[in-house]
Amino acid sequence: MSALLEVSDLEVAYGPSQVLFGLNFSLADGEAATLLGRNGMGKTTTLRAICGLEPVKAGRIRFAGEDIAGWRPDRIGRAGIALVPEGRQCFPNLTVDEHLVAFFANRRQRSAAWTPARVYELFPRLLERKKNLGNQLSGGEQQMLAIGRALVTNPRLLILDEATEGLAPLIRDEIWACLARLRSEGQSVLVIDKYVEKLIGLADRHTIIERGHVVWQGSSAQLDADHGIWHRYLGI
Ligand SMILES: Nc1ncnc2c1ncn2[C@@H]1O[C@H](COP(=O)(O)OP(=O)(O)OP(=O)(O)O)[C@@H](O)[C@H]1O
Repeated sequence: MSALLEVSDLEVAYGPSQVLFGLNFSLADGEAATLLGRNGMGKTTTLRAICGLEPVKAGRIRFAGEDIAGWRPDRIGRAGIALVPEGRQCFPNLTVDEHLVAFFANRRQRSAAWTPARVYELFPRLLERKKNLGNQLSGGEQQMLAIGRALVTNPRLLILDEATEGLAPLIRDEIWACLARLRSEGQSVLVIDKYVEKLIGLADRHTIIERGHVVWQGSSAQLDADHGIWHRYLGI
């Protein structure tokens, strides 16, 4: 499998405060990968830099053969990266259906493209809430909408930042089931989440970040076999 995303020597700073110090990791086409680490270690910053939401101080981000560091977020979106952001960020004054219709695009002419109708089939609760505004949805429904909104852009890479955060266990399971299905359909995914056991079942490869440095990389089998790593780097 060829690399779909390749992050090399990535450095990002907020003003004088540098938070990423030369990160290296990659993700193959069709692969599911995670970024792990304790709070404040630089995971969200990494995702935001990939999506063009934070400027890159140094290093390279290659996506589908192009250097995308420095591109604007909308261009990166059109190139095929979709972010499900921390906190969902649904529009309070758009209905569920308006979100999905507004974001729908099938730029790569996929035969089995994600359409609003397919999102409603994936998340029947959203169909029930079709006419509700973003601010009239529960946290779980907002999360489903944030995922649906990303899917209808038909991304080559779907990125999820803490998609199960703050959700009730049953809703969380629904999100995990959705990710497992996407995975089985060959969708490339990059995920940040706290539930390491779930991520081991879902993803192929993991990168652990500590204070802006990669401190461990390996497969699900390797991570599963060494709980010392969980303890040392994740505080579990
Ligand atoms: N907009 C910002 N301005 C200044 N510092 C920031 C900003 N956003 C994040 N930081 C700092 O950058 C560091 C990395 O934060 P980041 O959100 O990337 O970590 P994280 O690993 O995703 O943690 P969390 O799980 O808490 O989101 C932290 O020290 C944080 O305080």
